[in-house]
Amino acid sequence: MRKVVVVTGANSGIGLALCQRLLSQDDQIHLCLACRSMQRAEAARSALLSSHPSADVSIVQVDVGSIKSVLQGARILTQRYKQIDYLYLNAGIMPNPQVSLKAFVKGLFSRKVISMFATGEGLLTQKDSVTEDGLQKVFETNVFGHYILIKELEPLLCHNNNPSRLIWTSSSNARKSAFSLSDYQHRQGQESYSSSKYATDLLSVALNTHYNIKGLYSSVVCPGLVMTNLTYGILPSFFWTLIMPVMWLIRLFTNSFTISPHNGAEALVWLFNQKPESLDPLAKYHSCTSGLANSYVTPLKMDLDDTSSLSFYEKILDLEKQVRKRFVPGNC
Ligand SMILES: NC(=O)C1=CN([C@@H]2O[C@H](COP(=O)(O)OP(=O)(O)OC[C@H]3O[C@@H](n4cnc5c(N)ncnc54)[C@H](OP(=O)(O)O)[C@@H]3O)[C@@H](O)[C@H]2O)C=CC1
Ligand SMILES: CC(C)=CCC[C@@H](C)[C@H]1CC[C@H]2C3=C(CC[C@]12C)[C@@]1(C)CCC(=O)C[C@@H]1CC3
Repeated sequence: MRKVVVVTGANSGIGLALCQRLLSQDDQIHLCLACRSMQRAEAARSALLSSHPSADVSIVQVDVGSIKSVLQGARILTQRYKQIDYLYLNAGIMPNPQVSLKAFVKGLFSRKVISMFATGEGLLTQKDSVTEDGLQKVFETNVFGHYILIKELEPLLCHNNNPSRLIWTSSSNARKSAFSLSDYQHRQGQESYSSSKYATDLLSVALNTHYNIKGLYSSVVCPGLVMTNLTYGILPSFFWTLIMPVMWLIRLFTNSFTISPHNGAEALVWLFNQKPESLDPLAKYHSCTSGLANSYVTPLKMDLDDTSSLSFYEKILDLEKQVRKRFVPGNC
């Protein structure tokens, strides 16, 4: 039986590089690109097939920023497959990012300079908005839409005899101080991205607590700093091109400048090859690239505990109940 691998946000950046790498490693898998734009998904499928002509690649429309679309996409996946072996929860956004030049210059002359480059801590703010579902857009896209997708696909993911895997693209930008349980959607602040990635980490831990017994395992990854549409949205591409020599130099001091989507996907591919029972649910698996451009994976303990992850999970369950009331069959 072919292993079924579903990847959200598969049409560009890290998601697309992951698909290329998975097919290079094993062209017997069935790969399903879960994307919001069918046109961009078709283009990605063509690119994958041109480098792997015998590959088995399908597409499904899923906009993780819309509950209606997630429910429709999950329905199609449920009709199409009996089991999903790997679900990569990779789609993500950072809308309207602003870099604080003041914080950057201050950080350059502080002892935290290396960690500033590795995490972007304190440098970025975003302007979030509210979706048609009445949820914060960054939270719904990066976290909650994916959570609903998992719940809808539960029968395909929970098989004791053959464990299935959830692999989230989180970030080193996930930060406890940006997250608050009383405002877990981050309605109030301006660090919705950091908050959503911390929420991702909490959710992954809670999912392990609840689902390992049913044969479902969740892991989180940090791909490092990767040049993708997301980063080109932070600063224009000419800026990144200009400072590329500086970026290679910074690589001598931090292993988090993976830069290419191929390198950024390192930990996502590595996890594909690991036995889930051997993984640490409290670790984030970082894609790293050395000064000599060698890629490797480093697990680092996350700044969280079981109690906070379970408290967040209760909030998510409550929100799920509220949202589902609006989507009873016939209503959607
Ligand atoms: N680049 C970096 O340095 C880092 C990235 N990450 C994370 O990596 C992940 C991938 O991002 P990256 O490859 O960098 O950036 P890209 O913008 O290239 O990829 C993001 C992907 O997510 C998709 N997407 C966005 N919103 C939705 C939605 N509502 N429904 C379905 N798909 C959606 C995009 O589709 P579309 O083309 O239609 O917009 C695109 O395919 C994200 O979760 C990001 O937060 C984490 C750490 C660092
Ligand atoms: C000289 C130089 C490299 C300047 C760029 C400064 C900043 C714009 C970057 C420094 C660290 C970067 C970073 C990210 C965005 C750009 C920086 C703040 C991310 C937040 C992008 C998205 C993530 O998920 C994590 C990244 C961490 C590092």
